[in-house]
Amino acid sequence: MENKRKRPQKIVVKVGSNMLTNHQNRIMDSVLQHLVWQLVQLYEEDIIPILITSGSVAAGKEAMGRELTIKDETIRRQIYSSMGQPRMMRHYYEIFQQYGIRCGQVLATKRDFSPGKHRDNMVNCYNGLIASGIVPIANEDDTVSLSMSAFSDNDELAALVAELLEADMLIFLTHKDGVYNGPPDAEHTEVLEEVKIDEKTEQYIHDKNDTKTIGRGNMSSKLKMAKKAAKHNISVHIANGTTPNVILDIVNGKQIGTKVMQN
Ligand SMILES: Nc1ncnc2c1ncn2[C@@H]1O[C@H](COP(=O)(O)OP(=O)(O)O)[C@@H](O)[C@H]1O
Ligand SMILES: N[C@@H](CCC(=O)OP(=O)(O)O)C(=O)O
Repeated sequence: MENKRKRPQKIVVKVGSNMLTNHQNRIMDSVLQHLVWQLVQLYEEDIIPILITSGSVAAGKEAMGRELTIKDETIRRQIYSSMGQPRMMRHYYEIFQQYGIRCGQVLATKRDFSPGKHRDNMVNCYNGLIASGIVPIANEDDTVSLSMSAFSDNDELAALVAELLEADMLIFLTHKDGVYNGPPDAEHTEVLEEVKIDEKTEQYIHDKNDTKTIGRGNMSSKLKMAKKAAKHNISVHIANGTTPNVILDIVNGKQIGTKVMQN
């Protein structure tokens, strides 16, 4: 049965800040190492991986510690992401380099996805990188995005990139095992294997009680964007990015996490 599945050709993988950081909000190199190793396995099998990564604000906070005296929250985020983005890229660049594979950075604001020349320009950039064998690594350009040009979060960016590039698969990796049918840490709640795009999922989501808020998105936005992408015939999955081999297992058709699908 599994052998008859068409293997995806182009996969967008989105990783959230919470799976990249530990309880002290420090970026975990071991998580990045395993993530990149899996992307390299795909690459070696002629599957094109595109990585959407959060973590710049967390990496900037890690570097600045308590030193930052500026009080304005928006400017603080700009400073953190400005410092943290190159730190994240240095990690990724060095890990990909260990395998002799090149990666390149694509920072975007929502304006880059507006129909017309902005969108065409973005498509050209991704296609140029892919044609040159360079793995695209994207994040929002948090240093310059304003409310009207900002994505709701990187879950939205990931869905837009998957649609833009007509990806076959979109995998949201987070620090929970998938979408639970109640508060994820409560007793007796379980991961839903499937969620249909017309299913009312608000009942399951308990974002308000969540105390770990290093990122910007949450499960509501992840599900909203997952459903949006699934409508475009993209195979969409939400799973735990710290589970060993999670990306490869999903690609190989193993039941893991939550699959978001058309009705
Ligand atoms: N029903 C649910 N199933 C899974 N996660 C849920 C649910 N309700 C709320 N959540 C919360 O959604 C969050 C999803 O992670 P999120 O903050 O989006 O992380 P990131 O975008 O950094 O991966 C988790 O912290 C989890 O506690
Ligand atoms: N662009 C920001 C992350 C924004 C965001 O959506 O965060 P997350 O919910 O962790 O995916 C950063 O790099 O820190």
